[in-house]
Amino acid sequence: MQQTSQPDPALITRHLRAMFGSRLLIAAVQHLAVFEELSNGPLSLTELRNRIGLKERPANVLFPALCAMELLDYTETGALQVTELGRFLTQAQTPNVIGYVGLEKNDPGAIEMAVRLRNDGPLDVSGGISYVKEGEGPSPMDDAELSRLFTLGLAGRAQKLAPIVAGKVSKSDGHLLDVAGGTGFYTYEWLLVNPAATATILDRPAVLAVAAELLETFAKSGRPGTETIKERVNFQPGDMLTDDLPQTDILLAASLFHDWPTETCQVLANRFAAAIRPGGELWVHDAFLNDAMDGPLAVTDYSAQLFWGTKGRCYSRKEYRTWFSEAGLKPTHDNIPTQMDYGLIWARKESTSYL
Ligand SMILES: C[S@@+](CC[C@H](N)C(=O)[O-])C[C@H]1O[C@@H](n2cnc3c(N)ncnc32)[C@H](O)[C@@H]1O
Repeated sequence: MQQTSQPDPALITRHLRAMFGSRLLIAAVQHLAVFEELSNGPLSLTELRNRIGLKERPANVLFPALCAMELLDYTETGALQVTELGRFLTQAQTPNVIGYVGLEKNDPGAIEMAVRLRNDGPLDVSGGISYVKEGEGPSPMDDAELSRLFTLGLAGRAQKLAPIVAGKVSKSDGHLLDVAGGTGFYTYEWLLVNPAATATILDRPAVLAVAAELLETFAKSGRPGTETIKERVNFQPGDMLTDDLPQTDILLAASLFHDWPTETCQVLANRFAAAIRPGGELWVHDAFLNDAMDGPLAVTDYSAQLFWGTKGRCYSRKEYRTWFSEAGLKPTHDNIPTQMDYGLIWARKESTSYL
């Protein structure tokens, strides 16, 4: 199936995710007074965070977004300042568009975004958070109906991206561990182009029930090679944060890290590094912020969407590569674009490593 000649659905998902960027803008102007705080001159990130009362995660969602909108930028010393364009959002400038933005001030999404920015997440988390299972608390991913809804919601995205990813991840006759594999499409497509390889998909049991149904359909699709996939896939229900992970040659983390806070990302990177055999590889498929934390806009919008619905945000390649190095892996410099504003980066576990 040649999918790379089809249009990139980024042109759709950018409009979808822009809604969350708009909420950030309205919240910043009308509820958090970001531009007024900066109207007397640049402030260090820490000072600005303290004045507005933002923790690390919301700050690293909001400020990169306002930079991507060209309303803020960084001084040479790394402080944040209002740009010429951003001055239209300060009272000191006449005319300004504060009142015009203010017409949307009472939009429920913007109000709730301000609440979540101040609180580093929603106030009520009693039902758990979408896409994450952590500890003993409830998780939608362990609820039969919700996990089906969320997993099938991601199915089209995975189906579109998986053949592209499969063509770019290393070829191997060994084993692929697809952690938090969801629908499993990334594994099925990778096995198609690696006919001697085997794979494990690790996820929550309710998610894997949906993945198994999708594999049935995939195996019957009539595409050459699909008939051997079922016998080469192992579904492993578990908790990637606490359970032993099977040893593997290639570990794929697709849309995984972005659901989790920074500290958990380091824990996950350490666990993944330990599961990879010497000479093996860790591949991440995700959407990446610029290393300068100032865009791109499509990803800062996506980061706002993830901030809204998960425990994570988008991270820069630099942040990922720091976790990889900390975990004893050797990050490569490859930046491999796929579609929908995602891309691949990867790191190697050296043969001599004794992790
Ligand atoms: C955003 S989805 C990504 C799914 C798939 N990799 C993709 O790109 O389509 C995140 C997945 O992480 C799984 N997950 C969350 N917490 C987990 C945990 N503690 N252990 C294993 N899987 C977990 C969820 O069930 C969900 O399928």
